Amino acid sequence: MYMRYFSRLFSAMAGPRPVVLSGPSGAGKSTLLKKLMKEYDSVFGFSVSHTTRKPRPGEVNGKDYHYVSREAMQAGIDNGEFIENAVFSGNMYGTSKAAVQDVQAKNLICILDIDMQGVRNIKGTDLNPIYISIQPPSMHVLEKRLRDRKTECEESLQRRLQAAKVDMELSKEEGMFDVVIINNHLDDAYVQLKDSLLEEINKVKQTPASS
Ligand SMILES: Nc1ncnc2c1ncn2[C@@H]1O[C@H](COP(=O)(O)OP(=O)(O)OP(=O)(O)O)[C@@H](O)[C@H]1O
Ligand SMILES: Nc1nc2c(ncn2[C@@H]2O[C@H](COP(=O)(O)O)[C@@H](O)[C@H]2O)c(=O)[nH]1
Repeated sequence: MYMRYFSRLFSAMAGPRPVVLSGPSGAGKSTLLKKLMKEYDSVFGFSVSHTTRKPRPGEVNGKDYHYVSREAMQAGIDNGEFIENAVFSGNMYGTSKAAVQDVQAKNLICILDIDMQGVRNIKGTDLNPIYISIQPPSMHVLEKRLRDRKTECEESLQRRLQAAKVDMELSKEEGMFDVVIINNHLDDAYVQLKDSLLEEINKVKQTPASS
C-alpha cells in the first residue's frame, strides 16, 4: 500500500508524461499535433528538433525546427547534447536535451515528433513517454498526401515511401506503441488522439502553471 502511495506521489511530482508521436512521413503527425496545440495551448509544448534539412516555405527557425549545418549538428551530438538522433531521407534529425527540458520546466506535456529510429532510441532512455503511432489508411493514400503536399522532390518522396513501408510493419510489433491511430478522416483521428491523452491533459489542468 505504501509502495503504491509513494509511486503515485512520485509520478505526480515528476510532472506529466511526455508524448512521442511517430509514423510515416505524410501520415498526418504535424497536422494532428497542430490541432492539439491549438486547442490545448497551455497544456502541450513542442520539443523543437534540430535538423540539417532546409526549411520549407512557411516554416520558422526555432519554432518548427532548429535548422543547422551538418557540422554544427555533429558537434552537438559529439558533445552529448542530444537524447536521440537519426538520419532520415538523407538529412540528420535529433532531439536535444534542452528541447525537452525547456518544455518540462513549464510543467507542460512535451510532444516529440520523431521517426522510428528515434522511437527505438528513446526506449533506451528514462524519458518514459506515451508512444503513439499515426498511420495512414494505405500506402496509396500516403503517397497521394505526400505528393499533394508538394514539399518533396521525387528522390526524397521515394525515400520517404521506402521508410514508410518499414515503419508500417514495425508499428504492428507487440509493445512498440501504446496507441496506434489510423488517420483516415482527420476529425476521427483527432478525437482518438485526444482520448488517448485525456488522463495526462487533466493532470496538467489540475496543476498550477509555472512560468
Ligand atoms: N486525415 C487526413 N485527410 C486528408 N489529408 C490529410 C489528413 N491528415 C493530413 N493530411 C494532409 O496530408 C499531408 C501530410 O500531413 P502532415 O504534413 O501532417 O504529415 P506528417 O506525418 O507530419 O509528415 P512529416 O513526417 O513528413 O512531417 C498534409 O498536406 C496534410 O494536410
Ligand atoms: N529521430 C528523429 N526524427 C525526427 C526528429 N524530428 C523530426 N523527425 C522525423 O523526421 C521525419 C521527417 O520530417 P520532415 O519534417 O522532414 O518531414 C518525420 O518522420 C519526423 O517525425 C527528431 O528530432 N528525431
